Amino acid sequence: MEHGDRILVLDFGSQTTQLIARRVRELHVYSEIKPCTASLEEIKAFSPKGIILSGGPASVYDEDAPTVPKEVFSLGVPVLGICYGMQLMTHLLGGRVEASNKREFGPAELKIIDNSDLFYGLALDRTYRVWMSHGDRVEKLPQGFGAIAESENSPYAAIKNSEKSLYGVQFHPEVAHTEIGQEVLANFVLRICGCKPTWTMKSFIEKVVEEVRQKVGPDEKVICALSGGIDSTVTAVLVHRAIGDRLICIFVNNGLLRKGEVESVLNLMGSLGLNLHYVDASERFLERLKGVTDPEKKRQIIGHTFIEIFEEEAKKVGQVTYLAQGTLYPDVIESVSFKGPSATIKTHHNVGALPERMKLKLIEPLRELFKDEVREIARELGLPEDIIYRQPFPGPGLAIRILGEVTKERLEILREADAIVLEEIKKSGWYRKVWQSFAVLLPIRTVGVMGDYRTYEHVIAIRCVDSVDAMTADWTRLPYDLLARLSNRIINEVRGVNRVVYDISSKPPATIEWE
Ligand SMILES: Nc1ncnc2c1ncn2[C@@H]1O[C@H](COP(=O)(O)OP(=O)(O)OP(=O)(O)O)[C@@H](O)[C@H]1O
Ligand SMILES: O=c1[nH]c(=O)c2[nH+]cn([C@@H]3O[C@H](COP(=O)(O)O)[C@@H](O)[C@H]3O)c2[nH]1
Ligand SMILES: NC(=O)CC[C@H](N)C(=O)O
Ligand SMILES: [Mg+2]
Repeated sequence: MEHGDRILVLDFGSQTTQLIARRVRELHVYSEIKPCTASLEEIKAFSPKGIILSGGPASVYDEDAPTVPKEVFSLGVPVLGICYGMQLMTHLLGGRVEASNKREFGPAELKIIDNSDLFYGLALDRTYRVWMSHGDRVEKLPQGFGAIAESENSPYAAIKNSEKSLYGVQFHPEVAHTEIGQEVLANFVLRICGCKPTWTMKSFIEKVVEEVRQKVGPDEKVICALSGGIDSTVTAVLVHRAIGDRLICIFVNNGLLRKGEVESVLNLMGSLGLNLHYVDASERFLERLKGVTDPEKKRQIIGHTFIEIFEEEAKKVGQVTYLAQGTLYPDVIESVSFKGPSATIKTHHNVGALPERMKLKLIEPLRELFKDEVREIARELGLPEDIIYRQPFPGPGLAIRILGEVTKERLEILREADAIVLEEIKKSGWYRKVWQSFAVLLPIRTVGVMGDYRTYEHVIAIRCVDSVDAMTADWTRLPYDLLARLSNRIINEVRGVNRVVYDISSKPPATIEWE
């Protein structure tokens, strides 16, 4: 299928690589990230109209500093190096990069010297605030290069070789703190690379549907694990558009869902016309979780049981070749980065373990996207608001919000408390403003006094956070009145709870979930 103009981002492990691709897509030009270890063939096969080299933690003069084939600079497509990317371009093309004692972290004032292309439309008689994060700097330019901007500590804050269309910026145009960031990227992508801004969510949907149609043979079936969350639902709807009822969705009741969730998911999915298999495996999950208190153990048990069920269901379906998954970009960041996976903080229950054992091929149409982009697709697909604005809910469900052993009694307490939190958060208009809002049941009891009696009962913690991608988060400053109402209702209405606390930890150092 014909694809529009696209930009390739090569990743050197920067914290903000993901944002580069995203900002380019905001310019309506499709963009993907590949690790810097991608081969020249792979790079060419992508047929980019421009290449962006990301920043990264290494120094180009380090022994095994990540690099790219030098041919990248002579493919005849413009290249923009950002921070490490610019340093690497300098280094590979014969310039010099050194550790500097004038390091720049945070804001810096950029003075533009040449506004003919990369800085087109920007003024020469003032400075712009840009965001820097570097300890090395370019000391000598490669041949054919000139400076096009400077900052106090970087005489070569931006450079170019216009003959070869090679550009470098020491600052980070992709971050929001760089006031001219989007202008610089637009100049590179639209003006210098000449990309036509034709990419939209609508064209993305068409492309995915077409690709799935081509990929899946006329007699082949696809299964999709469907949670009712936005990621798997959008995936299912896209695949369903392509192959209709040859897509079989499997929704598992693991006994760890929220109050009324089974009914509401079945209703919603029914309205979408999906071919849905509902599996009630709650007893099996709860049986296996008996006596288990270790968070990682819980996750493993749940993950394995999910796999087992999908295997059983796939067998029933018969000839299945593909598994469709709602993997998003933040889910793959670790494996995309050239450095390989980082430390395991917690094992997100992972249906990704499925294909290896079941020998299924994967369909992951959303793997380059962020949650808010997926919400835009959902809107474009005309999905109900209940799905579009649904807060994320983890696969292991309430099990990782019950600290200590998961029992039916404790599930019941948490379900009731959680339902009150959701109801009040929705009523007060906060549901869509926050990333997640939920209740956690703590493994302790505290003393209270209710109607002159001593009580010794459970504690509920309320967790409510703001985030854009769940990588970092801050606790939401909910109004005191709302917190008061939550506390009051939970203590009065949920049997067995006599105390409510509000979690005021950010991520990092805490995480969003408690286990
Ligand atoms: N109860 C379930 N039944 C079937 N599949 C599930 C269930 N819970 C989770 N999954 C699978 O695990 C994947 C990961 O769950 P995750 O919660 O990250 O994504 P999601 O539910 O699609 O979206 P959201 O992040 O909005 O909740 C889901 O996309 C789905 O494929
Ligand atoms: O599908 C999932 N399976 C999991 O095992 C899992 N653990 C955490 N989460 C969700 O991921 C985001 C980040 O959570 P943490 O800050 O607790 O790691 C938050 O949005 C969490 O709700 C999960 N989602
Ligand atoms: N953010 C970056 O790309 C940093 C590049 C390099 N490590 C430096 O310190 O200058
Ligand atoms: Mg979910």
